[in-house]
Amino acid sequence: MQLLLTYLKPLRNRMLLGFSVKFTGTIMDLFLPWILAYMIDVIVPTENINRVLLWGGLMVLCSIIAVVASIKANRMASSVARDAVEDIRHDLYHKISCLSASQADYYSTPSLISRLTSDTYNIHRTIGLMQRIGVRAPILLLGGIIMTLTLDPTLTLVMLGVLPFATVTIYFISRKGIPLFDKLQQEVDRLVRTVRENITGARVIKALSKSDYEKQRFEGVNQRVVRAETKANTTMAATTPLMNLFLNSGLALVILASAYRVNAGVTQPGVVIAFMTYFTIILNSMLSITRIFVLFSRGIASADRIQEILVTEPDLKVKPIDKKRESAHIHFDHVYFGYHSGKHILKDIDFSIDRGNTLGIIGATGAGKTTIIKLLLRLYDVDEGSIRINGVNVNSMSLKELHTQFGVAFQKDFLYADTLKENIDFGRHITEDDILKATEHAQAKEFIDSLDEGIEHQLNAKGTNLSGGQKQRVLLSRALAADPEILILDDSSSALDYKTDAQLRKVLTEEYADTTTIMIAQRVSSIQHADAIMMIDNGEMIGYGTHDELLETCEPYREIYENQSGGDQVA
Ligand SMILES: Nc1ncnc2c1ncn2[C@@H]1O[C@H](COP(=O)(O)OP(=O)(O)OP(=O)(O)O)[C@@H](O)[C@H]1O
Repeated sequence: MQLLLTYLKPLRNRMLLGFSVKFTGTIMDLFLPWILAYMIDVIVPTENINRVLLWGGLMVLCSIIAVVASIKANRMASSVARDAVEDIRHDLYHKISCLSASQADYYSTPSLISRLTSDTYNIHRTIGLMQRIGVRAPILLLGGIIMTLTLDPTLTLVMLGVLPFATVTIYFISRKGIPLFDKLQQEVDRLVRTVRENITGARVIKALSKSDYEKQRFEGVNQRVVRAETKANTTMAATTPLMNLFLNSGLALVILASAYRVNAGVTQPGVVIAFMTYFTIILNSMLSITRIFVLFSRGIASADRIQEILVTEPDLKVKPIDKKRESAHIHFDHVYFGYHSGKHILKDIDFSIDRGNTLGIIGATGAGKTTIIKLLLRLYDVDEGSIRINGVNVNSMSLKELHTQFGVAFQKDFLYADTLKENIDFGRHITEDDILKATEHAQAKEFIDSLDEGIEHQLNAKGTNLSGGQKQRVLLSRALAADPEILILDDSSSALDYKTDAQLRKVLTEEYADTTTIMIAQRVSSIQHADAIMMIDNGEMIGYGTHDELLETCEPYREIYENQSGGDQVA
């Protein structure tokens, strides 16, 4: 609720103007039955054609004002909803992009996406409808009762006798119905999540012949949506017939009472006709108010979910400057870290790399290799120990200052639907010459030259129109393009053949002699020439040294080397 108020405050003048226009249109609508009654009972019996035309003209005028005002007010309501939600979306996106990796893990990616899409959509609908029906329905309800009172208070009492039944019915059905719609929304969320997983994993699902299994899984989720929908709609389906029952009973009572009163000469036929119209207006406005409650409760739930993100304080604050005199370029000083408190993924990681040197990291899957890189980039804060670059603790640098030092190619980095050039430049305004140089160094030149548009070749989202090896070369080009001080290659040569891998290593040694490189690899051949190699197992350093030193001192390293060089040709 607080969120809606905050974002609607700057638009209050436009909203007030819209309310006034809507108010005028609604009042005109309310006057129409009253004028009709007056014409039937007073004007027509005088048989004065001029007066009939005058009052008829007045009715037409009121109708035109009502229609024009309603259209204008609806447009204004839509523009207010559009502008408020544009601001909400803007701020939410900005906030999400500032969340730390652990905060993003906590909320989960699908949840953040649905807050940015379906929740903002719900709010758009709520703000729009509240301005349209939210203004109109209460005016019609109260105004309708007042107008009937001016026409015939006795008949109004008969009509009001039916309203409590309608109110109680709407209250109980809504109380049961609203939670059912909330449940339905949750099931729809689950359906969206499943579809998202299936589409993302379409290739592997097909490759593993899991299509039937996934179809069944989808069918299960789909059935849950159908059941939730049936339950919610069956409950709410009673509303309209019951309201019609009350409407018709009320009308029957009003007609019965009217018959006596018309015969007794205390009321007129025109008044009875107007009454019936007002009665319908009043009951319909009650139904609209119920709809508002349902929508409003959904809108508020969505607003709360968005507010939760907007008030989240970024947890990676820049700490006071912490600098030591150190000769090492990068220094991990007895680092401990866990994604969840209490369970350390990394234990006592302690090493230094001098400027221009290369560190190779090798270890079993899930050993914690990528986590070391994430900590160096300060995507997460360490639990114990410190990480220093040129002696400065990474937690005392701004993230921008820290990240501009890096060129990074992650294992599953993403490519987006744009040209190769834009994917390599990545918004850093790198000159075309430097981009072409990077593609040459990353061994990507040959395949890019073979494309008709060359560097302007358009990629599909996630680079699906490239092979695994081509993708890796583009990502490597991106990492090298800005001539970084620190180069991170996380399993970036696994899809390269041995020859290309060897050429890449040669280029890195010759052209990037001042760049400090950390290279994670599965193949010993990719890192065996590094200045130092770290063997990591279950979050612990079990070996550290040159290739030759590790062959002597680290049994698991020697085993990997022997296994790999036994089957493969080592470059
Ligand atoms: N965001 C995360 N939240 C919770 N646990 C995580 C997260 N990322 C990684 N882990 C866990 O941390 C451990 C180390 O993961 P990491 O990605 O560092 O391994 P790795 O050695 O790089 O593995 P691989 O060679 O398969 O890429 C794994 O057990 C993994 O499940």
